[in-house]
Amino acid sequence: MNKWVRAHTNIALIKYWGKENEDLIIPKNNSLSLTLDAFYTDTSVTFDDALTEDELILDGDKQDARTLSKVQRVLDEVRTLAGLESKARIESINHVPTAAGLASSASGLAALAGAASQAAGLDLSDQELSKLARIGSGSASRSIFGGFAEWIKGHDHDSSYAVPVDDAQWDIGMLFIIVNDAKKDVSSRDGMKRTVETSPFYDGWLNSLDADLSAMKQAVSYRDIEQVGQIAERNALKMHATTLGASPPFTYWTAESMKAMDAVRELRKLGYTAYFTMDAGPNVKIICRQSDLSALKQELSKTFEDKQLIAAKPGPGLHLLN
Ligand SMILES: O=C(O)C[C@@](O)(CF)CCOP(=O)(O)OP(=O)(O)O
Repeated sequence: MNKWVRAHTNIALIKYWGKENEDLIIPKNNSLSLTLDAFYTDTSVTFDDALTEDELILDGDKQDARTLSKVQRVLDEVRTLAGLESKARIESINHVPTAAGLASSASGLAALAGAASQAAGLDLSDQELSKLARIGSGSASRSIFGGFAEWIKGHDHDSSYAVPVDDAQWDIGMLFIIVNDAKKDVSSRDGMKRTVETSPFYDGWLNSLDADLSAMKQAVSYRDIEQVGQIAERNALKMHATTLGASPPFTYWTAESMKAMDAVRELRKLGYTAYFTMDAGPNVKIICRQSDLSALKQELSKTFEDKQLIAAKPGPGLHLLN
């Protein structure tokens, strides 16, 4: 009976936005994230000689080949490491509020790395698990760890993996404002590729990252939530600015996103520590004190529906469920 593995999603405070190597998923820069408790994926894998192809059952529905390509990369690497030929059945359940429209590739590919290696009888270190998750999806490399994690960019497969930075057992939280816009987003993979290849703002973004990252690591070590928030918000704004210069230009921001960003600025005027970050979608994530989560939710419910507001606290790293 193969075991179920749980991995939680993470939100980058210093963004990964561009690859040095598309095939190995080696990034242009180091990134730093916070793993959260609210969103996670449970996955179980069975290698079975009777199967003629790999199959993924996600939330009860069999997935098509396109979704499978990220998964296939991880399974193939596990087969190589374990000397296996057989195909695998993957069962995966995403505990992400359906209305959220939140990409769960980070938790999904991290949970897959844990479940597939376990099913193949491999006993991988956290570093090996992080490398395995990375070839599925870059940000998944960070979900192996709880709390704050830094993805060291490296230069090849063996040198590009995440490391734990801080257990985040202090007064930090995140409040999601889910903006349900129908707009079809450019995937993070496609978005960063187009930006790296065509945006004149990309180099400016990249050149500012070393300073952002060292300032962020210092702020985390001092548990300085104001600094963590300020640095994260500025980093996110710079990242999103690069997309406007791409060819063709694009943005993940919608009118609802802007409304949410304005609401965060209003919270600051009320004296709260509240800063936003955004990823490859319209949702806005507020970095705040965990002790303010309910007060902020109450304040924001004057502008947004309750179901749009999801509170999250720091979450654990990859772990077995049974
Ligand atoms: O999470 C961050 O650092 C920032 C982003 O979320 C901003 F959108 C990018 C995540 O990219 P991912 O989905 O990991 O891409 P892949 O490696 O092409 O699969």
